[in-house]
Amino acid sequence: MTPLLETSDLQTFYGDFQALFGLDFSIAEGETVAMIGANGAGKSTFLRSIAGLNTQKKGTIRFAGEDITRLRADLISRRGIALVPEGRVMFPSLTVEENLLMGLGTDRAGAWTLKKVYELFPALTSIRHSSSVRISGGQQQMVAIGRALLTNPRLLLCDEISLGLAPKITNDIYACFSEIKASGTAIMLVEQDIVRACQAADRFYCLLEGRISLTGRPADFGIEVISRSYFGTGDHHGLA
Ligand SMILES: Nc1ncnc2c1ncn2[C@@H]1O[C@H](COP(=O)(O)OP(=O)(O)OP(=O)(O)O)[C@@H](O)[C@H]1O
Repeated sequence: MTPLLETSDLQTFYGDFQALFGLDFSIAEGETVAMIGANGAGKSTFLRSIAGLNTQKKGTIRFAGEDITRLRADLISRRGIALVPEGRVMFPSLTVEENLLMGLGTDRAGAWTLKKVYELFPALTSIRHSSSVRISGGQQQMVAIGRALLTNPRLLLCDEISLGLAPKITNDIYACFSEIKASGTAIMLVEQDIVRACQAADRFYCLLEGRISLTGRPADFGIEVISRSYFGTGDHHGLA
């Protein structure tokens, strides 16, 4: 199957500092893939590189057959890649609904409408006119996901959804991924929480100091082997 997104030998830099070293990654249409790794492993850098926000890079990024390595971030968004950034990032002077409507900036048609987002996250309905900074962290995360969905992405990039949220709230938010997946959207989950990521994903990549240390299907390895790879204390299996 042709991948929806594929990176070949992706290297990303911050000035002289190299953060990513030759990453080969792929995700198919409708697939859910997790990128797990400890603090500083390079997960956010990887997402930002795909979204066109990190421009100091080498290698190739292809999306739906097109080389998007050098494409501007706004054009990448128009192609159908949406980023839910780490820390949620609200427009503080806007209400919940106005924040959601910012997602309508692209003119991509698709299944996701404001009504559908409220159906996915009913908790947002009663606070739609509230200030987006007066709501809980979990509600802000729902707004951030909903805003990204309103661009009708083919690929949704989620950066550490669970960060700073109580487990119960995180469970509620993770529950939405089956519905998003059912809509046909491919999902890439960046996570520090190995168990949660492996439960949600069809496949995973483990990132260690800017390199892929393990990849495959969670069930083929088990949490113990994946954890060793995550912390850099195990053999490197499953690499292409
Ligand atoms: N703007 C920047 N300038 C210089 N170095 C950076 C910058 N952003 C990230 N880095 C470095 O790049 C490496 C990867 O960082 P990145 O934020 O991608 O990791 P991460 O896996 O997402 O970590 P976290 O879970 O803490 O967000 C780290 O060594 C980090 O210090």
